[in-house]
Amino acid sequence: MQNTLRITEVFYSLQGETRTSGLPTVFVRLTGCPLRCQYCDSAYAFSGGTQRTLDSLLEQVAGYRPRYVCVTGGEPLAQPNVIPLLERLCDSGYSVSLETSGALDISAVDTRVSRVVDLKTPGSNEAHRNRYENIALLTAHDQVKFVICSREDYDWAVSKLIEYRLEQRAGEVLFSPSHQDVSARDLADWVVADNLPVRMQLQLHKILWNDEPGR
Ligand SMILES: C[S@@+](CC[C@H](N)C(=O)[O-])C[C@H]1O[C@@H](n2cnc3c(N)ncnc32)[C@H](O)[C@@H]1O
Ligand SMILES: Nc1nc2[nH]cc(C(=O)O)c2c(=O)[nH]1
Ligand code: SF4
Ligand SMILES: [Mg+2]
Repeated sequence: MQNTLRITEVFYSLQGETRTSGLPTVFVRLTGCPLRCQYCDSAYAFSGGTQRTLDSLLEQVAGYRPRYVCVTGGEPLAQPNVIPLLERLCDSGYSVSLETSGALDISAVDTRVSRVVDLKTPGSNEAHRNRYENIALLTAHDQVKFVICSREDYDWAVSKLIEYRLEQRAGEVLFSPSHQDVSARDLADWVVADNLPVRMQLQLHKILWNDEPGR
């Protein structure tokens, strides 16, 4: 179908993650994902959803008069029409971010978009899907995220940080605890002990709203 996307939800909340954490943001959640991370908090977006035209989505987003728009999922890059959606959101003057698993090619994404590329850790059970070619495409406008499930995942993330000099390629390197798998306090202690050039982040929306849908 031309110029449509399968959408799970559009909602307005506080950005709970990344560099813009705490800023009022409109979220567009695309349906469907080829991965199955064991910790996924958005499994309700794997199926269902509604086929929407880009025009109707842009009109709904505009109704919130946002400064920030976050396109997430599911895996947004699994639907080719996300590329023109991102372009049109940027043309509308919003500050746009894209959350992606990093399993698919990010090269067609508008460079005005801040791409938040999650490098999947072994604890996700999907690390074999990482597309390492994406790393060379990152700029200071982009962000890399590790969702960490254990001390082993932490050590793995540190090894990738060093191997790819990620703090020199991306504007932010984010270390986030997998909500149910590792203590945030332990992760904080490890980052401080190693004096890493990364930003530890918690999912603000889970602290505030306990993972209610649409927040
Ligand atoms: C739901 S995913 C959607 C975008 C894309 N599929 C991805 O994985 O980046 C958005 C972000 O939430 C993170 N996430 C999902 N479940 C989580 C959990 N239980 N704890 C912490 N972060 C989680 C993902 O790792 C990803 O960085
Ligand atoms: N408030 C809020 N912030 C978010 N940042 C990224 C989210 C996501 O599910 O990708 C998310 C989400 O679901 N809610
Ligand atoms: S890639 Fe993202 S949406 Fe897909 S299963 Fe993993 S965390 Fe969930
Ligand atoms: Mg979420």
